[in-house]
Amino acid sequence: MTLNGLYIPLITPFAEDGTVALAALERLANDVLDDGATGLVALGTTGEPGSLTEDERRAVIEVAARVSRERSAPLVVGAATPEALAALGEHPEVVASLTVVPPFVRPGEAGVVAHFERLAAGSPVPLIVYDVPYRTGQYLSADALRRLAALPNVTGVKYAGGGLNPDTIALMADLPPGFTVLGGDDIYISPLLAIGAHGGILASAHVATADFAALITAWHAGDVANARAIGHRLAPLSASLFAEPNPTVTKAVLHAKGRIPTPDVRLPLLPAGPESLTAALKELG
Ligand SMILES: O=C(O)C1=N[C@H](C(=O)O)C[C@H](O)C1
Repeated sequence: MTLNGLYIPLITPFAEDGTVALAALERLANDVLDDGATGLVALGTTGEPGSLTEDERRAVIEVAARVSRERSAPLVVGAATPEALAALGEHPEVVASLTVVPPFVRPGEAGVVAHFERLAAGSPVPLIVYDVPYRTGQYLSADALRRLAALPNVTGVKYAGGGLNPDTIALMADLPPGFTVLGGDDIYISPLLAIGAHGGILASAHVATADFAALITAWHAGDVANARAIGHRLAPLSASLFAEPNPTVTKAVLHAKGRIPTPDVRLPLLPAGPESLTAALKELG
């Protein structure tokens, strides 16, 4: 299975009373698919999964699964424990899990591979390794990513290494067959696509969805001049949306555009400041 294209890691909108605004979530999911997204991601970092109750997480997955079913769009769900992975078997719309490298523990690359081997063996869906060292504290070399790619039931990586480095180049130069690379560092998505990524899981693409979809299409079609131009235009937008912790600015923009009922985030996140909102709206044009 190769997951090409643009995946939107859905924010979790909150209502004035602090509850999850499920109707707004459903609208947003449909809107991004209307605007050219390939598929949806529920409970990515952007969805603030650690700040939701178990019931809320279940409700979010149900909304995303319903929209995916109705729109025949692939759904990826954040899940990092055997129990959370097992529950995904209830939803035929789920094509893969987004499974983060164990954070904070820093088990070393061999520990990460053993961890994924165990999770993948018991999972009803294939795993996408969520490689985000600046959040987890655990770096993965190209060699470690190749060992992960060789595991049964591991289908790809959401690559968010904080930029492109020699390991990125080495991995992309010799990708294991059938292993999907989805960019997860919004600012670097264009160069990653240029060297062969299959697509992206991009919080920035809640806004300017059609432009991010066009960026991926242009790189895949080999339309270099167009792809470069779109990429250079979108990078400052992404930078402005990540000027404060994700997804605070994106939520502020979506609220300012009337797409979600509040810009609220839950602690430990604090709402984005007005300057960040103004700057992002300016980039959006
Ligand atoms: O939720 C996600 O998936 C994403 N999270 C990243 C992060 O917050 O570090 C950013 C990326 O756009 C998608």
